[in-house]
Amino acid sequence: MYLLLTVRSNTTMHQPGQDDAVEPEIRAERDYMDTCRATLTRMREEVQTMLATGAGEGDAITDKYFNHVLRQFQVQVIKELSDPDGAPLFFGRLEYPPGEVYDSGTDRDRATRAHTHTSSSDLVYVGRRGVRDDDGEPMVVDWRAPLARAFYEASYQDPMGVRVRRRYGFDHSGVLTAYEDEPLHLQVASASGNGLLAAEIERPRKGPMRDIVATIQPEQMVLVRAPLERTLCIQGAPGTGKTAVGLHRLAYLLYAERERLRKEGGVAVVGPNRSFLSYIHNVLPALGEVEAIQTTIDELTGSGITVGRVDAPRAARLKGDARMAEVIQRHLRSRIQPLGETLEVKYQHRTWRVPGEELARELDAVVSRGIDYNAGRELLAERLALHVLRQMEQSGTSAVPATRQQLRRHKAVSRAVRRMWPTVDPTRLIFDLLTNQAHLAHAADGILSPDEQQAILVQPRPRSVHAMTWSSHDLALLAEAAALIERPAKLGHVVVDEAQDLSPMQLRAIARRLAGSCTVLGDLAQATSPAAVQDWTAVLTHLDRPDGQIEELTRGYRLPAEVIDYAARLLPHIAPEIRGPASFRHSADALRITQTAPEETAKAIIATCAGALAEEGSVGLIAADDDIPEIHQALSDSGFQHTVLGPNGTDLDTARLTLTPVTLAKGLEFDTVVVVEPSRIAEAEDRGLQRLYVALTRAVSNLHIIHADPLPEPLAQEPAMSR
Ligand SMILES: Nc1ncnc2c1ncn2[C@@H]1O[C@H](COP(=O)(O)OP(=O)(O)OP(=O)(O)O)[C@@H](O)[C@H]1O
Repeated sequence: MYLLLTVRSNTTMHQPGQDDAVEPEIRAERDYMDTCRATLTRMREEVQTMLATGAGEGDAITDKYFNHVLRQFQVQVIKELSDPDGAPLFFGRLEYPPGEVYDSGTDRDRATRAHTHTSSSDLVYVGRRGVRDDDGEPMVVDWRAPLARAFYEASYQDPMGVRVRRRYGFDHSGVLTAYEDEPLHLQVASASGNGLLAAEIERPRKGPMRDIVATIQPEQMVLVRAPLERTLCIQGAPGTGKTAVGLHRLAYLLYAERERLRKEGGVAVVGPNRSFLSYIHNVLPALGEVEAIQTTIDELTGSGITVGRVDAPRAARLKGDARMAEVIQRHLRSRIQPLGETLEVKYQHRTWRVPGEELARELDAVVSRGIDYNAGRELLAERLALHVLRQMEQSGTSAVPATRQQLRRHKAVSRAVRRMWPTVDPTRLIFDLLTNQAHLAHAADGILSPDEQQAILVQPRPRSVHAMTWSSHDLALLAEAAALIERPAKLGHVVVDEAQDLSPMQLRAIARRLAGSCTVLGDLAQATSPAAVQDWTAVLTHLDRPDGQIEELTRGYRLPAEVIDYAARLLPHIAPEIRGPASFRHSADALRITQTAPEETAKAIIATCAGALAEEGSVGLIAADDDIPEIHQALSDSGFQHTVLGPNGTDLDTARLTLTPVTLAKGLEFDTVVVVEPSRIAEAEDRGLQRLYVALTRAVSNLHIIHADPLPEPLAQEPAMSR
């Protein structure tokens, strides 16, 4: 027996006077946790005091910049030293032979650091933050530090010098109640920490997603620690930890390359919608990282415009097609026109002339430079001014009457530039392209067929740009136009989640923002957008990162095997080349299917939700979007407190029961999931079976299906070969 699992899960033990029941080892570890927490608080308070009093700042005027940098640094340190809300300060420990990690030091040193430097071992505690004692010696090592590496990577085959790896278990309020030891030096294989991993995964959910630092698995850690230069594209079945890995990779990169990422414009996470971002928003702050921008793809492309319309599948496919980039480029170019007359610049009683052919030559020269539209405009003004200036210089007058700057601003030059190279607003440009048949035909000639042009033309034409309702794919066109006009700001690294749904045009919008690498996460079997690329190599090409590395995660952490097997019946119909994840958990009662009479459906939903709410954990009720109002009414009539998920994000902390329109279910998870009428989900859209696959793969513990209509065929049939 090589695993020692000691569980004391009674939270009342933490109360004063009742500690006697706690095993001495657990008590000692709790005491050490308290000491570390007190030290962290002291460290933070010291920096807060320095910041408040200006200690360390210089008085001289020349110290201004230094003081500013110092204050910024202090603010950053305070953030890093914040106490992760309710989360334990450490979650693991490595035990090495004495002297292996720390200098042997004096007897006094050993006495003051008695907990980590004992005569029989050196102990390294691993946690969410680094904590150091007054002498700068580590009390807890940040999970991203080199010293913490062995916690994730040491194995029986390669113990990396570690004698024993310890993992801790905690109760709901974060009190240390258990530990599990793996004696790696004995070189005997064992279940390697699966007890606490399973307990962590099955720990009932409440509110948003949590971090997984305590239990990141080796196949995930390799991806988390991939160097910044590497673009990763991670394909993985539902629940294999893609989102978790992407967010932890970002936290790791910020730790390892903070300054570089800051210089390159910061980092961002791009998700499919606000509900998803509400779900993941806590993970990075819990890891001490508050600098990442978290944005939806529509926010990234739409610069403040909200989506009010869903494109028909064909229009979505065409608008998402990379050919649209050329159409937009041509449409923008059509705004550039020769003046067709002579430019006359009157200056101090003389007139200087630039003939139409000369102007056309200048225009061609600027166009051929292929620079951003606005930069081209500036350059044209510059060249026209220079042209006039040369004439002045060659005219033989003793003093040239004007400078180039003055000529650039001259009324006649400005007017000519305005006519030849007018200012363009990207929103109006795309509005015009999508609503003016003649202009679309001109820009798309030879690129889109007349039939394709017809499919994207917005009819009837809205009265004005303000009356236009925009679709998500329109916003990607806006982003393309905006970037042609003026180069957008860059980002050092971007994590793109649920990337299987992005169109080529949306991927181009992300590519333009990338200064360096990115992390692309997704599952081709969950691609529901008609404009989705459906091939990771092509996704990387559109992202302009063709050398990105495609990786696959295959071990599923969310779903019990019984649920995976059931959902995987859809795979031959939606993504034959993809396998479901291999779950490491079984739960015989995880799947329940209830058939009702149509008039009994509401009653069945209420009864199922009541049963689920009687247990611990979150409950997600997922149905076709059109059915949500009716179910909402039924829940309200029965007095159920619940949250209805909306497109603009919802506070997932408020109610345990979340009524979820199926189009917003992607990326989410609940302890119990109730899916209502699978066939209505499957029939609601072209890729309805993919949507259903998403719905069926959200459950951590139980999946209940309620249906009156017949189940979609693949679900109704037993699979040819069950796994
Ligand atoms: N190493 C781990 N330790 C503990 N929990 C884990 C681990 N890996 C993943 N999980 C948990 O498994 C669940 C699924 O993870 P995640 O949402 O990242 O999966 P995903 O691959 O993005 O799924 P989907 O494709 O459905 O969006 C989450 O609750 C996550 O915290």
